[in-house]
Order: sequence, then C-alpha cells, then structure tokens
Amino acid sequence: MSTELRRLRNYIGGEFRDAADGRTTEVVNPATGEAYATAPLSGAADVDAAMAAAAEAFPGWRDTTPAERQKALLRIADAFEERAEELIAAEVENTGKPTGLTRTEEIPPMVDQIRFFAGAARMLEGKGAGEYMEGLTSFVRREPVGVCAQVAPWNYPMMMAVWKFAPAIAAGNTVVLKPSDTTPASTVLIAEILGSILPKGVFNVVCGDRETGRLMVEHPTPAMASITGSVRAGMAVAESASKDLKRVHLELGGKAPVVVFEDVDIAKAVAGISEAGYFNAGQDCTAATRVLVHESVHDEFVRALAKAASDIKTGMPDDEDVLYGPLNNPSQLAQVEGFIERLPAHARVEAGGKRVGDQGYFYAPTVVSGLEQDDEIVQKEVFGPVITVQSFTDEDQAVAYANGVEYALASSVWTKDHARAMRMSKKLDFGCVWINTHIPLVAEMPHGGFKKSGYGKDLSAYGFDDYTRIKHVMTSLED
Ligand SMILES: NCCCC=O
Repeated sequence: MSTELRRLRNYIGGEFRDAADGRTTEVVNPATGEAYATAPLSGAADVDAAMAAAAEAFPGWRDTTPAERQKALLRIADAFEERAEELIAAEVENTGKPTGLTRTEEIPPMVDQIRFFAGAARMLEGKGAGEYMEGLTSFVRREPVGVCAQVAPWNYPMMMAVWKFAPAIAAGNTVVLKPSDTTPASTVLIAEILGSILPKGVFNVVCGDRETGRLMVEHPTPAMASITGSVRAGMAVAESASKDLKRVHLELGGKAPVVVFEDVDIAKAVAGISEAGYFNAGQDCTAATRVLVHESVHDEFVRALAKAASDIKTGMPDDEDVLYGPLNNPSQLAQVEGFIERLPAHARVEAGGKRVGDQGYFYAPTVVSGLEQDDEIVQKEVFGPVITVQSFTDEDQAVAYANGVEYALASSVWTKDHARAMRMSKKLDFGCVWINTHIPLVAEMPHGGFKKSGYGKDLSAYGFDDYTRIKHVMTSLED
C-alpha cells in the first residue's frame, strides 16, 4: 500500500520538501521487485527553486577560503564514516547490492575520495606569475565555475554522488544534484549529512526522472552540467547545453576490452577478469566484459572462464557468498535478456544466459564465445553480468578489435611481456589501461574516457580542475 511507503523528499535551500505539485514516483527494491518508498517527481518549479537556492549560496561559498572548504569536506568524510551503516542500508535498498561488499568496497573509497578533494581544495594550480610584457605583471586566478547541475546514475548511486559533489564543492561551486529515479534513497541521506555541515543552498538534491534532468541542464542558472549516464543521455545534455554554451562534463558508457596474451597464468587471469566482469552485476562502465584472447589459449581460457562463471553466485544482499545482486530495474533486465535472445547463430552461450528466480531482477553470470567483431553484443554496452570472448591472431589484430568500438573508457592487457604491455598501453585508445589487473581505482588518478565515452575527468586533480575556471589578471606596474 502506498500509504506505508517511506517518503523521500527533495533537499532545497537547507529544507526537505515535496515536489511543488506533489507528484511522486514509487521507488522499487530491485532484489524484491517491491516498492519501498516514494520520491518527488520534480518539475520546473522544483528545479527553479533548487537553482535559486544554489545561486544565492554561491557568492558566500565561493568566498570561503580553501582551508574552510577543506575543513567542511573533512567533516563530511568523518560523517560518512560515522553514518556508514545508514548509507549502506539505503544503498542496498536502492540497488540490491551485497551488504558486505557495499561496506568494504564502497564506503572506504568514498570516504577517501572526499578526503582527497578536501586536500585538493588547497592546491589551486596555475602557471607562474610574471612580467611577460615589460611593465606588466600577469597572473592566473583559479575560480569556481558557479552553480553546477549534476546528474548521477543508478549503478553506484552514492559513490557517483561523491564523485560529483566533492570536487565541485571543494572548488567553491554550489550544486544541484539529481539521483536516478530508481535510486534516490542514498542521495537523500547524503543531503541530510551534507546539510548538517554546509551552509544552506550549497548542496541541493532534486529527485525526478529524465525530464527533471533535462529541465536542470536547460535551466539558465547553472554554468556547468555534469552527467554520468548513457551515451544517449550525454548527447542530449551536450546538445541542450550547447544552446547557451554551458560547460559540460560527461562520463558515459564503456565497452572495456580485456586483451589476454598467450603467456598469462590462465587461472590467475580468469579469477581477476571474472571478478572485474561480474562485480556489481557488470553494471559498471569499466566492467571487464569484452575479452579478446590469443587463439592459442582461446579454448582453454573459455573453459576456465565458464567454470569460474558457474562458481559465482548472485543473490540477496544479506547472503555473504554472493558476488553481485540484481540488475537495477526491469528495463535493464529486459536489455540484458534482449542481447542474449538476439545472439547470432555463430555465438555459443558457455555459461548462464538466463534470469535467476522470478523475484527481483537477477541474472546469471554469463559467458558467450564464438563472436565476431561486428556482432551487436560486441559493439554495444550490455551493462549486465555478461562476458563475451573473441579470439585474435596477433598484437595488431588485438589492437584493431580492442579499439574497434565507439566507446573508449577503460581497457586492460594481460601479459608477462613488459615491452608488449607498454606497446599496448600506448596503442589502446581508452582513458584507462590496466596491466594484469582490471577495475581498481584510486582517488589520485583520473577516470574518464574518449570518443563516445564522453569527456571530462572524475577523481584526481584533473577532475578538480574541471570544476574550476582560469582567469588571467594583468596589472600595470606604473603608478
Ligand atoms: N568502477 C566505477 C565505475 C564508475 C562508473 O560506472
């Protein structure tokens, strides 16, 4: 009964509010398929209110010292640690992820990332001031951009919220953040945490759907639109932002190649690749889902990968033996099922290939071999627990297959040959190349792609810089 559902609310100007016109959507736990909350379906009036609150707060937050912003972010990081169990519970309800893995694999990096950006607030970089023309001194000011409109995805709702708000707030911007309509719960809790530490209006949350996101990006107030989502969504944001030349930051899809040479320890490579392919049900833009393996070890590799897949468990959040939970929503389940149903006759399903149970949106760890480069499942992002395998004959063909997709976010190469690994890291056309590993991230290094995976970097000093603008100031030295 909808009367029993928890009511999530927007956070605007330091207050929790329903949508102005009272519209809501039901929020469903993907592990059970049952609704547990309602969230505002925000419209133009709500977006206007959030933008106005962020614009009003901007001059005050911009004029804080970097040390004050650092202190606020360090308090936020501490509060995330103190309230970790609440965050985990909200995220698990949002996504159906395993509780234990959310505790070990998400909270510590998120806290670390917030602390990293707290430090970055005090590292405003620029080229040296100097007299580049006689009688005149030039220097650079690094300033916040203004109000940032941010749209986070449903695969890592709370961690992607951190990737968005932490650099923006560290740099002195104010934020209006929209979580995905399927996963607002942890973001609303984050608003409560940030609201107890930041001045009102610095951080605002507007729940809603695609239309709400469109209203945010098209709104005249934000100077920057930052989105993590699909290529389709990124293109729509870039097009709409182009009308008033807003700055755009896009982290879109991926189709990471995993290039395995014949000299690897197959058992070790399979263990690393299957974990990096199935973690979070493969709902990760860097997931290790497109294996290219040298023809001489192809059959052995496929057998080992299929065995590893059949040993991996998906299931409910409190089951400590599961590696991953459900797909996030019924459309995502239908998308993954559709890829498998449309496989060409030459493809072979070596493991999985089917839904698990009839409650929630679980899908079995799946391996598909016998594929060709032009096959849909090789070219398009599945965003599910499906690893495809192709074979290659030599390094040139491996590079051609790896680069032969429209995405360019992440990749990996597996070999004992150092020189070959170095050649591959140069030739692979992706924003990240892992060598003999796949998926780890660190706060100090950039995350972001090329081609249709978007532009702009998350994490790192580069990510911080993306939320700043550079101003040249030149002064006469004459009285
Ligand atoms: N492993 C984190 C990837 C972020 C986007 O999906």
